[in-house]
Amino acid sequence: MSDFRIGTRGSALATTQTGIVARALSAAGAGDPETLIVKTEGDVVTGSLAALGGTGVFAASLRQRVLDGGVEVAVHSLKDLPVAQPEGLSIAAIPTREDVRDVLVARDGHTLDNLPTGSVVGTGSPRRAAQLLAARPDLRVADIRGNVPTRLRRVKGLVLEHDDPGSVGRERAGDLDAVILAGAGLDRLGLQRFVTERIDPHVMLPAPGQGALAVEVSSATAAADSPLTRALLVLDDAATRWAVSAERALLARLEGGCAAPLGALAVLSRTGSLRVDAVAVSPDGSRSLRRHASAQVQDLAGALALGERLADELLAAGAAQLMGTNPEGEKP
Ligand SMILES: NCc1[nH]cc(CCC(=O)O)c1CC(=O)O
Repeated sequence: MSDFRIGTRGSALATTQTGIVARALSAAGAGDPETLIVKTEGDVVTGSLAALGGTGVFAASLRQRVLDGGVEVAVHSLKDLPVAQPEGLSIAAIPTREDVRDVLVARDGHTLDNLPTGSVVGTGSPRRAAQLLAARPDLRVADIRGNVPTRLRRVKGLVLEHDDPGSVGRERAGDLDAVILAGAGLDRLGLQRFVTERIDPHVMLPAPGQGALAVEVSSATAAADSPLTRALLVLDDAATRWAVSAERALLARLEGGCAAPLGALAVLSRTGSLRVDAVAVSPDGSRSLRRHASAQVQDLAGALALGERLADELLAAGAAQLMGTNPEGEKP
């Protein structure tokens, strides 16, 4: 008999992340986990679920299972969760964040500086595309989709040991010079050996919440005093929670979904000073606005306020127009 059930999406990254959290919760006294793979949204999403979804459509079915009691715990990549927290659910733990940086995986060991002119770099993220073109306007961007192994396989000459049965378009293997991915995902999957450069955040700011996991439970579970909730408290890292909360407060204020060309990174120093860096880029990378703000913060509210203040500075400088989103005007 297991002591708690933990739900995950079925991708390699999702099951790996869930395994990490399940083991950590056990080690912190939550007992034995049972892992349940929750089918993709297409299998279970109904009308009402769509309301949970939006940009978080991938998380929606997992969240539904927490709400209906099918699992006690769900593990998400924080950056994939919409900023609005659904009723009845609570992010009970945000474990210590890992590498926040985007990484380049390029053929022949290339880095951003020495990729040949005209090289084709794959990413599905407007944020990565815009910052890439800002740094290297001579490169070309290919819009790519799919899970991590599928995207890696697009790089010329790159050989993965195991085939990914769910992958699409194997005929397109090796058609790109490079791809950009989150370093944290590759690290967790044990695929670090393919990284040819960890891109400095001065060059490319990550997505709000990148590199952090969100461990979600129902509000009822969160309110109880149980071995599980005590373990969740152990797993939660306040410095990470404050940092990602500042980034997400900024994102919310700028009304940027995951599709906005917006990067943000907050870091809490040991002395309690929080520094937030953010960039809004025009989709073609030709214009960008970069700002930062720092403040001593005593609590989560202070972190949220700093993120909002920086968002207001960016908005005042024209960030919404630059990104092609305009909170006051028409939807893009
Ligand atoms: N959008 C997919 C996604 N969601 C979280 C990660 C990586 C792990 C993380 O950021 O914590 C990835 C893959 C990627 O961006 O390369």
